[in-house]
Amino acid sequence: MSLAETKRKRVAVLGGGAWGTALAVSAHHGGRDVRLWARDPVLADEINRHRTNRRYLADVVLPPELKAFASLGDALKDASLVLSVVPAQATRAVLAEASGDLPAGVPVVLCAKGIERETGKLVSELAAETLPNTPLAALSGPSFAADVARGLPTAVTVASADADLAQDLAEALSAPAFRCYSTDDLAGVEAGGALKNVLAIAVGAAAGADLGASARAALVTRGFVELRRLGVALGGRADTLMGLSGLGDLILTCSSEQSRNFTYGATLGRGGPTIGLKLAEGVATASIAAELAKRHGIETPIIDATVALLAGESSVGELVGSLMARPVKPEDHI
Ligand SMILES: NC(=O)C1=CN([C@@H]2O[C@H](COP(=O)(O)OP(=O)(O)OC[C@H]3O[C@@H](n4cnc5c(N)ncnc54)[C@H](OP(=O)(O)O)[C@@H]3O)[C@@H](O)[C@H]2O)C=CC1
Ligand SMILES: O=C(CO)COP(=O)(O)O
Repeated sequence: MSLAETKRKRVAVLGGGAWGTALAVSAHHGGRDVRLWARDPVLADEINRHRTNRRYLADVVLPPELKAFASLGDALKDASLVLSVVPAQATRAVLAEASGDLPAGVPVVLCAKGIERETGKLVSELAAETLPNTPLAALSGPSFAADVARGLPTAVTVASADADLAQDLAEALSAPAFRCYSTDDLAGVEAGGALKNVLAIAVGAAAGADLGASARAALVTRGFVELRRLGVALGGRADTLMGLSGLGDLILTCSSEQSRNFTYGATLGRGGPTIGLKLAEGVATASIAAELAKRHGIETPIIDATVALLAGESSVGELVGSLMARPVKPEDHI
Protein backbone atom coordinates (compact mmCIF):
# COMPACT_ATOMS: atom_id res chain seq x y z
CA MET A 1 0.00 0.00 0.00
CA SER A 2 1.47 3.40 -0.99
CA LEU A 3 1.79 6.29 1.45
CA ALA A 4 -1.07 8.15 -0.26
CA GLU A 5 -3.30 5.08 0.13
CA THR A 6 -2.69 4.72 3.85
CA LYS A 7 -2.76 8.44 4.60
CA ARG A 8 -6.02 9.24 2.84
CA LYS A 9 -8.08 6.11 3.43
CA ARG A 10 -11.40 7.62 4.57
CA VAL A 11 -12.92 10.10 2.13
CA ALA A 12 -15.98 12.24 2.91
CA VAL A 13 -17.78 13.60 -0.13
CA LEU A 14 -20.01 16.58 0.67
CA GLY A 15 -22.78 16.80 -1.95
CA GLY A 16 -25.06 14.06 -3.23
CA GLY A 17 -25.54 15.53 -6.70
CA ALA A 18 -24.21 14.18 -9.98
CA TRP A 19 -20.58 15.14 -9.44
CA GLY A 20 -20.41 14.23 -5.76
CA THR A 21 -21.87 10.81 -6.49
CA ALA A 22 -19.52 10.25 -9.44
CA LEU A 23 -16.45 11.26 -7.43
CA ALA A 24 -17.57 9.02 -4.60
CA VAL A 25 -17.79 6.07 -7.01
CA SER A 26 -14.37 6.89 -8.47
CA ALA A 27 -12.77 7.21 -5.03
CA HIS A 28 -14.28 3.85 -4.12
CA HIS A 29 -12.73 2.35 -7.26
CA GLY A 30 -9.45 3.93 -6.17
CA GLY A 31 -9.56 1.92 -2.95
CA ARG A 32 -10.94 4.56 -0.60
CA ASP A 33 -13.50 4.07 2.11
CA VAL A 34 -16.11 6.64 1.05
CA ARG A 35 -18.90 8.39 2.93
CA LEU A 36 -21.26 10.55 0.89
CA TRP A 37 -23.22 13.43 2.43
CA ALA A 38 -26.57 14.22 0.83
CA ARG A 39 -28.49 16.85 2.79
CA ASP A 40 -31.83 15.31 1.87
CA PRO A 41 -32.46 12.23 4.06
CA VAL A 42 -34.78 10.80 1.41
CA LEU A 43 -31.96 10.82 -1.14
CA ALA A 44 -29.43 9.41 1.34
CA ASP A 45 -31.89 6.64 2.18
CA GLU A 46 -32.56 5.88 -1.49
CA ILE A 47 -28.82 5.61 -2.19
CA ASN A 48 -28.34 3.22 0.72
CA ARG A 49 -31.37 1.06 -0.02
CA HIS A 50 -31.47 0.98 -3.79
CA ARG A 51 -27.82 1.61 -4.75
CA THR A 52 -28.81 4.37 -7.11
CA ASN A 53 -29.08 8.16 -7.20
CA ARG A 54 -32.11 8.46 -9.44
CA ARG A 55 -32.45 12.20 -8.89
CA TYR A 56 -28.99 13.15 -10.14
CA LEU A 57 -27.27 10.17 -11.73
CA ALA A 58 -29.85 7.72 -12.99
CA ASP A 59 -28.74 4.46 -14.64
CA VAL A 60 -25.58 4.11 -12.55
CA VAL A 61 -25.48 1.25 -10.07
CA LEU A 62 -23.59 2.38 -6.98
CA PRO A 63 -21.21 0.04 -5.13
CA PRO A 64 -22.75 -1.44 -1.95
CA GLU A 65 -19.78 -0.22 0.13
CA LEU A 66 -20.65 3.41 -0.69
CA LYS A 67 -22.67 4.72 2.25
CA ALA A 68 -24.71 7.91 2.18
CA PHE A 69 -25.48 10.04 5.25
CA ALA A 70 -27.85 12.94 5.76
CA SER A 71 -25.85 14.10 8.78
CA LEU A 72 -22.66 16.06 8.07
CA GLY A 73 -21.13 14.86 11.33
CA ASP A 74 -21.64 11.21 10.36
CA ALA A 75 -20.27 11.75 6.86
CA LEU A 76 -17.16 13.49 8.20
CA LYS A 77 -16.43 10.96 10.94
CA ASP A 78 -12.75 9.91 10.83
CA ALA A 79 -12.30 11.50 7.41
CA SER A 80 -8.73 11.86 6.22
CA LEU A 81 -9.74 13.68 3.03
CA VAL A 82 -12.84 15.76 2.25
CA LEU A 83 -14.28 16.63 -1.15
CA SER A 84 -16.61 19.64 -1.28
CA VAL A 85 -18.98 19.04 -4.20
CA VAL A 86 -21.93 21.38 -3.74
CA PRO A 87 -22.52 24.27 -6.19
CA ALA A 88 -20.12 27.22 -5.91
CA GLN A 89 -22.78 29.56 -4.54
CA ALA A 90 -23.61 27.08 -1.75
CA THR A 91 -20.02 26.21 -0.81
CA ARG A 92 -19.47 28.93 1.81
CA ALA A 93 -22.57 27.92 3.78
CA VAL A 94 -21.86 24.20 3.57
CA LEU A 95 -18.22 24.58 4.67
CA ALA A 96 -19.32 26.79 7.56
CA GLU A 97 -21.78 24.10 8.63
CA ALA A 98 -19.12 21.41 8.25
CA SER A 99 -16.38 23.31 10.07
CA GLY A 100 -17.32 22.03 13.53
CA ASP A 101 -17.07 18.39 12.43
CA LEU A 102 -14.01 18.71 10.22
CA PRO A 103 -11.07 16.82 11.73
CA ALA A 104 -8.08 19.17 12.29
CA GLY A 105 -5.51 19.28 9.50
CA VAL A 106 -7.59 17.23 7.07
CA PRO A 107 -7.44 18.71 3.57
CA VAL A 108 -10.55 19.84 1.73
CA VAL A 109 -10.62 19.48 -2.06
CA LEU A 110 -12.97 21.98 -3.68
CA CYS A 111 -14.73 20.53 -6.70
CA ALA A 112 -17.25 23.26 -7.62
CA LYS A 113 -16.65 25.33 -10.75
CA GLY A 114 -17.70 28.91 -10.17
CA ILE A 115 -17.00 32.34 -8.71
CA GLU A 116 -18.94 33.59 -5.71
CA ARG A 117 -21.48 36.05 -7.09
CA GLU A 118 -21.60 38.44 -4.13
CA THR A 119 -17.85 38.71 -3.53
CA GLY A 120 -16.07 37.81 -6.78
CA LYS A 121 -14.01 35.27 -4.88
CA LEU A 122 -12.75 31.98 -6.23
CA VAL A 123 -14.02 28.99 -4.27
CA SER A 124 -10.65 28.49 -2.56
CA GLU A 125 -10.66 32.14 -1.47
CA LEU A 126 -14.07 31.89 0.20
CA ALA A 127 -13.09 28.53 1.67
CA ALA A 128 -9.94 30.05 3.18
CA GLU A 129 -12.14 32.58 4.97
CA THR A 130 -14.48 29.89 6.26
CA LEU A 131 -11.82 27.31 7.13
CA PRO A 132 -8.71 29.39 7.87
CA ASN A 133 -6.64 26.49 9.24
CA THR A 134 -7.59 23.84 6.70
CA PRO A 135 -5.27 22.81 3.86
CA LEU A 136 -7.15 23.54 0.62
CA ALA A 137 -7.01 22.18 -2.91
CA ALA A 138 -9.21 22.20 -6.02
CA LEU A 139 -10.07 19.48 -8.50
CA SER A 140 -11.11 20.48 -12.00
CA GLY A 141 -10.87 19.37 -15.61
CA PRO A 142 -12.89 17.89 -18.46
CA SER A 143 -15.07 15.35 -16.69
CA PHE A 144 -18.75 14.58 -17.06
CA ALA A 145 -20.18 12.95 -13.95
CA ALA A 146 -21.92 10.24 -15.97
CA ASP A 147 -18.62 9.32 -17.69
CA VAL A 148 -16.69 9.15 -14.43
CA ALA A 149 -19.40 7.17 -12.64
CA ARG A 150 -19.43 4.64 -15.49
CA GLY A 151 -15.67 4.23 -15.23
CA LEU A 152 -14.87 5.85 -18.59
CA PRO A 153 -11.29 7.16 -18.76
CA THR A 154 -11.00 10.74 -17.52
CA ALA A 155 -8.13 13.10 -16.61
CA VAL A 156 -8.35 16.09 -14.26
CA THR A 157 -6.00 18.38 -12.34
CA VAL A 158 -5.67 18.68 -8.58
CA ALA A 159 -4.27 22.03 -7.49
CA SER A 160 -2.98 23.37 -4.22
CA ALA A 161 -0.61 26.22 -3.40
CA ASP A 162 1.37 23.49 -1.62
CA ALA A 163 2.78 21.42 -4.50
CA ASP A 164 3.50 18.41 -2.26
CA LEU A 165 -0.08 18.39 -0.99
CA ALA A 166 -1.40 18.64 -4.58
CA GLN A 167 0.69 15.61 -5.54
CA ASP A 168 -0.39 13.67 -2.43
CA LEU A 169 -4.06 14.38 -3.19
CA ALA A 170 -3.68 13.61 -6.90
CA GLU A 171 -2.29 10.21 -5.94
CA ALA A 172 -5.03 9.63 -3.38
CA LEU A 173 -7.82 10.51 -5.81
CA SER A 174 -6.46 8.71 -8.86
CA ALA A 175 -8.26 5.50 -9.74
CA PRO A 176 -7.91 3.00 -12.58
CA ALA A 177 -10.01 5.17 -14.93
CA PHE A 178 -9.48 8.53 -13.21
CA ARG A 179 -6.08 10.10 -13.73
CA CYS A 180 -5.25 13.13 -11.61
CA TYR A 181 -2.40 15.47 -12.47
CA SER A 182 -1.10 17.92 -9.88
CA THR A 183 -0.13 21.60 -9.94
CA ASP A 184 0.54 24.43 -7.51
CA ASP A 185 -1.50 26.88 -9.63
CA LEU A 186 -4.70 26.90 -7.60
CA ALA A 187 -6.07 30.15 -9.06
CA GLY A 188 -5.41 29.03 -12.63
CA VAL A 189 -7.20 25.71 -12.17
CA GLU A 190 -10.18 27.35 -10.47
CA ALA A 191 -10.47 30.21 -12.96
CA GLY A 192 -10.35 27.79 -15.90
CA GLY A 193 -13.15 25.66 -14.47
CA ALA A 194 -15.35 28.62 -13.59
CA LEU A 195 -14.97 30.62 -16.80
CA LYS A 196 -15.45 27.74 -19.24
CA ASN A 197 -19.02 27.41 -17.97
CA VAL A 198 -19.87 30.97 -19.05
CA LEU A 199 -18.39 30.40 -22.50
CA ALA A 200 -20.24 27.10 -22.87
CA ILE A 201 -23.50 29.02 -22.48
CA ALA A 202 -22.41 31.34 -25.31
CA VAL A 203 -21.42 28.46 -27.59
CA GLY A 204 -24.61 26.59 -26.72
CA ALA A 205 -26.65 29.67 -27.62
CA ALA A 206 -24.95 29.84 -31.02
CA ALA A 207 -25.71 26.15 -31.57
CA GLY A 208 -29.32 26.59 -30.47
CA ALA A 209 -29.74 29.49 -32.86
CA ASP A 210 -28.30 27.38 -35.72
CA LEU A 211 -25.42 29.73 -36.40
CA GLY A 212 -23.28 26.92 -37.81
CA ALA A 213 -20.04 25.12 -37.00
CA SER A 214 -17.82 28.01 -38.09
CA ALA A 215 -19.41 30.39 -35.57
CA ARG A 216 -18.99 27.73 -32.90
CA ALA A 217 -15.26 27.36 -33.58
CA ALA A 218 -14.80 31.14 -33.61
CA LEU A 219 -16.58 31.49 -30.27
CA VAL A 220 -14.56 28.71 -28.64
CA THR A 221 -11.28 30.18 -29.89
CA ARG A 222 -12.00 33.81 -29.06
CA GLY A 223 -13.73 32.73 -25.85
CA PHE A 224 -10.54 30.96 -24.83
CA VAL A 225 -8.59 34.22 -25.28
CA GLU A 226 -11.01 35.83 -22.79
CA LEU A 227 -10.70 32.89 -20.40
CA ARG A 228 -6.93 33.05 -20.49
CA ARG A 229 -6.71 36.84 -20.06
CA LEU A 230 -9.14 36.89 -17.16
CA GLY A 231 -7.69 33.72 -15.62
CA VAL A 232 -4.25 35.34 -15.56
CA ALA A 233 -5.71 38.53 -14.05
CA LEU A 234 -7.28 36.39 -11.32
CA GLY A 235 -3.85 35.02 -10.43
CA GLY A 236 -3.54 31.97 -12.70
CA ARG A 237 -0.73 31.10 -15.07
CA ALA A 238 -1.28 31.14 -18.82
CA ASP A 239 0.14 27.63 -19.25
CA THR A 240 -2.27 26.23 -16.65
CA LEU A 241 -5.17 27.72 -18.62
CA MET A 242 -3.90 25.86 -21.71
CA GLY A 243 -4.30 22.62 -19.77
CA LEU A 244 -7.07 20.31 -18.61
CA SER A 245 -8.85 22.88 -16.44
CA GLY A 246 -9.09 25.60 -19.06
CA LEU A 247 -8.76 24.74 -22.70
CA GLY A 248 -9.46 21.04 -22.06
CA ASP A 249 -12.68 21.67 -20.16
CA LEU A 250 -13.72 24.40 -22.60
CA ILE A 251 -13.44 21.93 -25.48
CA LEU A 252 -15.48 19.31 -23.63
CA THR A 253 -18.18 21.64 -22.38
CA CYS A 254 -18.61 23.46 -25.69
CA SER A 255 -18.89 20.31 -27.74
CA SER A 256 -21.44 18.17 -25.97
CA GLU A 257 -25.10 18.33 -25.11
CA GLN A 258 -24.15 16.35 -22.02
CA SER A 259 -23.06 19.74 -20.66
CA ARG A 260 -25.74 21.50 -18.67
CA ASN A 261 -24.19 24.89 -19.42
CA PHE A 262 -24.16 24.17 -23.15
CA THR A 263 -27.73 22.92 -22.95
CA TYR A 264 -28.79 26.02 -21.03
CA GLY A 265 -27.30 28.21 -23.77
CA ALA A 266 -28.80 26.09 -26.54
CA THR A 267 -32.23 26.45 -24.92
CA LEU A 268 -31.81 30.23 -24.81
CA GLY A 269 -30.60 30.19 -28.42
CA ARG A 270 -33.76 28.37 -29.49
CA GLY A 271 -35.86 30.84 -27.53
CA GLY A 272 -37.07 28.15 -25.15
CA PRO A 273 -37.83 28.41 -21.42
CA THR A 274 -34.95 27.67 -19.07
CA ILE A 275 -37.07 27.04 -15.98
CA GLY A 276 -36.54 23.49 -14.75
CA LEU A 277 -33.20 22.96 -16.46
CA LYS A 278 -30.43 21.35 -14.42
CA LEU A 279 -27.75 23.33 -12.58
CA ALA A 280 -25.72 25.52 -14.96
CA GLU A 281 -22.98 27.18 -12.89
CA GLY A 282 -22.17 29.65 -15.67
CA VAL A 283 -25.48 31.44 -15.07
CA ALA A 284 -24.34 32.58 -11.61
CA THR A 285 -20.73 33.15 -12.68
CA ALA A 286 -21.35 35.19 -15.86
CA SER A 287 -22.10 38.62 -14.40
CA ILE A 288 -19.40 38.51 -11.73
CA ALA A 289 -16.88 37.33 -14.36
CA ALA A 290 -17.80 40.33 -16.53
CA GLU A 291 -17.53 42.59 -13.49
CA LEU A 292 -14.09 41.22 -12.59
CA ALA A 293 -12.92 41.68 -16.18
CA LYS A 294 -14.05 45.29 -16.03
CA ARG A 295 -12.21 45.83 -12.75
CA HIS A 296 -9.02 44.44 -14.31
CA GLY A 297 -9.44 46.45 -17.51
CA ILE A 298 -9.80 43.35 -19.68
CA GLU A 299 -12.02 43.20 -22.77
CA THR A 300 -14.35 40.20 -22.64
CA PRO A 301 -16.94 40.78 -25.39
CA ILE A 302 -18.19 37.17 -25.46
CA ILE A 303 -18.62 37.01 -21.68
CA ASP A 304 -20.36 40.41 -21.80
CA ALA A 305 -22.68 39.17 -24.56
CA THR A 306 -23.50 36.10 -22.47
CA VAL A 307 -24.45 38.35 -19.55
CA ALA A 308 -26.76 40.38 -21.81
CA LEU A 309 -28.32 37.20 -23.19
CA LEU A 310 -28.91 35.76 -19.71
CA ALA A 311 -30.46 39.04 -18.58
CA GLY A 312 -32.82 38.95 -21.56
CA GLU A 313 -31.45 42.30 -22.73
CA SER A 314 -30.45 41.12 -26.20
CA SER A 315 -31.23 38.28 -28.58
CA VAL A 316 -28.57 35.94 -29.96
CA GLY A 317 -28.99 37.67 -33.35
CA GLU A 318 -28.36 41.13 -31.90
CA LEU A 319 -25.34 39.94 -29.94
CA VAL A 320 -23.79 38.24 -32.94
CA GLY A 321 -24.37 41.44 -34.92
CA SER A 322 -22.51 43.51 -32.33
CA LEU A 323 -19.66 40.99 -32.00
CA MET A 324 -19.23 40.97 -35.81
CA ALA A 325 -19.28 44.77 -35.94
CA ARG A 326 -16.37 45.19 -33.53
CA PRO A 327 -13.44 47.08 -35.06
CA VAL A 328 -11.13 45.03 -37.27
CA LYS A 329 -7.83 44.49 -35.46
CA PRO A 330 -4.83 42.17 -35.30
CA GLU A 331 -5.59 38.68 -33.98
CA ASP A 332 -4.10 39.00 -30.51
CA HIS A 333 -3.85 35.82 -28.49
CA ILE A 334 -2.37 37.09 -25.26
N1 LIG B 1 -21.92 17.17 -13.07
C1 LIG B 1 -20.72 17.22 -13.61
O1 LIG B 1 -20.46 16.56 -14.63
C2 LIG B 1 -19.65 18.06 -13.00
C3 LIG B 1 -19.94 19.03 -12.06
N2 LIG B 1 -18.94 19.80 -11.55
C4 LIG B 1 -19.22 20.85 -10.58
O2 LIG B 1 -19.63 20.26 -9.35
C5 LIG B 1 -20.50 21.16 -8.65
C6 LIG B 1 -21.75 20.41 -8.22
O3 LIG B 1 -22.36 20.00 -9.42
P1 LIG B 1 -23.32 18.73 -9.53
O4 LIG B 1 -23.08 17.73 -8.47
O5 LIG B 1 -23.23 18.27 -10.92
O6 LIG B 1 -24.72 19.44 -9.28
P2 LIG B 1 -26.15 18.76 -9.03
O7 LIG B 1 -27.15 19.77 -9.39
O8 LIG B 1 -26.18 17.43 -9.69
O9 LIG B 1 -26.15 18.50 -7.45
C7 LIG B 1 -26.00 19.56 -6.55
C8 LIG B 1 -25.90 18.97 -5.16
O10 LIG B 1 -25.61 20.01 -4.25
C9 LIG B 1 -26.62 20.04 -3.24
N3 LIG B 1 -26.88 21.40 -2.85
C10 LIG B 1 -27.33 22.43 -3.59
N4 LIG B 1 -27.45 23.54 -2.87
C11 LIG B 1 -27.07 23.20 -1.61
C12 LIG B 1 -26.99 23.90 -0.40
N5 LIG B 1 -27.30 25.19 -0.33
N6 LIG B 1 -26.58 23.24 0.69
C13 LIG B 1 -26.27 21.95 0.62
N7 LIG B 1 -26.32 21.21 -0.50
C14 LIG B 1 -26.71 21.84 -1.61
C15 LIG B 1 -27.84 19.40 -3.88
O11 LIG B 1 -28.66 18.92 -2.85
P3 LIG B 1 -30.28 18.92 -2.96
O12 LIG B 1 -30.60 17.79 -3.89
O13 LIG B 1 -30.71 18.67 -1.57
O14 LIG B 1 -30.69 20.26 -3.51
C16 LIG B 1 -27.18 18.31 -4.69
O15 LIG B 1 -26.86 17.23 -3.88
C17 LIG B 1 -20.79 22.33 -9.62
O16 LIG B 1 -19.97 23.41 -9.29
C18 LIG B 1 -20.38 21.76 -10.98
O17 LIG B 1 -19.92 22.77 -11.85
C19 LIG B 1 -17.64 19.62 -11.91
C20 LIG B 1 -17.31 18.65 -12.82
C21 LIG B 1 -18.28 17.80 -13.43
O1 LIG C 1 -17.79 20.64 -15.68
C1 LIG C 1 -18.25 19.80 -16.41
C2 LIG C 1 -17.44 18.99 -17.32
O2 LIG C 1 -16.09 19.12 -17.08
C3 LIG C 1 -19.71 19.60 -16.42
O3 LIG C 1 -20.25 20.55 -17.24
P1 LIG C 1 -21.74 21.08 -17.02
O4 LIG C 1 -21.79 21.60 -15.61
O5 LIG C 1 -21.94 22.11 -18.06
O6 LIG C 1 -22.63 19.89 -17.21
